[in-house]
Amino acid sequence: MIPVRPAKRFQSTANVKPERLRKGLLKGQFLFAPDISIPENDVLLPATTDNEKSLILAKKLLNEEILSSLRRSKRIGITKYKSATSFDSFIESQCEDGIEARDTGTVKGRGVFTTKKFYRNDYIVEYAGELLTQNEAKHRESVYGRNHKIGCYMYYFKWGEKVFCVDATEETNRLGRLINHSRKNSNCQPKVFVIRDQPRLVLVALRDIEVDEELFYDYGERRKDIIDAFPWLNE
Ligand SMILES: C[S@@+](CC[C@H](N)C(=O)[O-])C[C@H]1O[C@@H](n2cnc3c(N)ncnc32)[C@H](O)[C@@H]1O
Repeated sequence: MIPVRPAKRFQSTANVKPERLRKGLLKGQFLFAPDISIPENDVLLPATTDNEKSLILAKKLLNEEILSSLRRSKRIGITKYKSATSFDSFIESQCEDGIEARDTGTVKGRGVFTTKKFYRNDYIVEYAGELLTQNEAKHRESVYGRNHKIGCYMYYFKWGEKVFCVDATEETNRLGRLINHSRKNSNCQPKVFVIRDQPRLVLVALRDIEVDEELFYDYGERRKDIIDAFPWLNE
């Protein structure tokens, strides 16, 4: 793995209308909530990966009180994929075979690239971090929001009737947290698997992926004001 550096933080918030932002925050869609359709029998998953910009925006627009009220590699085929238990060993062994972090040399900072071929519906990597309840995540947000040096790796998702968050903010050697966004050219997507009654987020190949491709998934942000402020979300 080569040395890599983190992405630059979000910049402009000028085009974001306060009312839209406030509404979005209070609805609980703090940021980048992927609108990913879930095949029947999958556990679920509209989720969030990155709330960094929202924190910046929120700091401008909301006071702390409001803010606080509110962050292998063996190929396995489709048949195996249909059984969630087939991913359990990958998840539990923290399998990250066939991928590595690289500096993209762009504003995106680090990204994750394949070093082997993946097939459609393959397990790629877990979006690993600390599982938080919504309230715990909100508290975490307010703490992180006070430090602009902290990047944003909070991934919100709905499981059953509740919202959870995987907080991957801490710099670890896990790679799921470094996968960048693409709406139009995503080649993987997050899904929830349950192990011992705990939801785990896994990135699964949307199509066959060749060696040396960068991995992308759709962060799912669709709010116009946010996309206007961060146009790369539309790419
Ligand atoms: C979950 S992190 C991904 C890893 C990150 N690139 C890094 O170096 O740590 C999400 C951040 O990466 C950057 N990013 C992700 N996808 C991007 C894209 N398509 N264009 C520009 N920046 C992107 C943004 O700064 C975003 O806040």
